[in-house]
Amino acid sequence: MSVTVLGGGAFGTALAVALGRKGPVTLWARDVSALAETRQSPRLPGVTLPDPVSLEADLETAARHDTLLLAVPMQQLSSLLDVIDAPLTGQALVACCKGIDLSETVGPCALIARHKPAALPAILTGPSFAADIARGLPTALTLACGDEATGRALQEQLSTPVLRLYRSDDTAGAELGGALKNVIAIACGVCIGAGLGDSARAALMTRGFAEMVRLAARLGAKPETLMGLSGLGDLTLTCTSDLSRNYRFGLALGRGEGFDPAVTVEGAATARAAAQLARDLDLPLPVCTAVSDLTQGRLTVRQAMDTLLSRPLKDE
Ligand SMILES: NC(=O)C1=CN([C@@H]2O[C@H](COP(=O)(O)OP(=O)(O)OC[C@H]3O[C@@H](n4cnc5c(N)ncnc54)[C@H](O)[C@@H]3O)[C@@H](O)[C@H]2O)C=CC1
Ligand SMILES: O=C(CO)COP(=O)(O)O
Repeated sequence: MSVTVLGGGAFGTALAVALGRKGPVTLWARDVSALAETRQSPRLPGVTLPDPVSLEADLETAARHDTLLLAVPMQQLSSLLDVIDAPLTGQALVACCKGIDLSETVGPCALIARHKPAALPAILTGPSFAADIARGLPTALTLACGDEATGRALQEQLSTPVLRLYRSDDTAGAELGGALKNVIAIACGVCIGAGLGDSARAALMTRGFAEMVRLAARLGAKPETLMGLSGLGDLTLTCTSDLSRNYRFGLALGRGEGFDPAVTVEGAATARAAAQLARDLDLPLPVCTAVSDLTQGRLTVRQAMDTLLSRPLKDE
């Protein structure tokens, strides 16, 4: 089975580096000529692609491999799928992005199923910074696929001695965990940036996690999936580390500082999608809704805090 990574940003490059340590892998990127010159991605400075990583400039050629890892930001996934002419029949399309598509209000696996119905959708997600994976530090992720045989084959193909994949058949749970933790990480960044303290952050993580489980269960996911790497695991990492772009974006918001708009911050769009789902499903998601309002400038940090604290008291 052969594998191609589509997307030469931080995560795509890191995955190519990790898989390239075990065997041949192809990497396609829009700006492949820049990558070919330096064998480094500007999104992951200091990391050089090993020799077994072949760069491919032609998307249709790159997309002929058995397994395609889709490592572009969530809001770009549908356009990437649409520019590939081939139907990708029977090929495994592994989403490596975290979010909910804003225009279709679905996660990556459902988006793949809609745009490439003859392919086999899967998702690779969980607590992992691209820089850690690229350095070969030990990492554990969830590989979720609705097709059992494909899921088992992908687990073998994409695991390495230091990248350990746990298999699941709950694609909805895995993708919602990865998507929603980014929203809660923004909230936690705001909390710390605004000087509201570690206790408030713990409250946001816990109540945010309750929202993640609530929404995932309503959308047909297994609640126990959210207890795993793709949910609680990634929530813990992203809400507590300065290496997270979502957390740093929140920190800047909380401090009233600007943030580089070129940096990928998946949680902002996901917060808007989650707030939309909260309205559509009549489901209380107060933290996600507050992050949606904050990031769109509809609430100040003070107002967001007051909104959350003035909700009626309730049972845990
Ligand atoms: N960076 C990290 O530590 C991790 C990132 N992820 C996820 O990986 C996904 C990608 O993020 P990063 O690689 O970190 O972002 P990035 O900002 O480093 O890179 C994004 C790349 O996608 C490319 N791109 C954008 N639109 C495209 C399109 N339509 N067609 C082809 N290429 C396109 C850009 O040129 C850029 O190279 C996100 O959903 C993120 O949540 C997941 C785990 C870890
Ligand atoms: O998803 C990640 C870690 O698992 C990366 O987080 P950020 O996108 O916030 O940097």
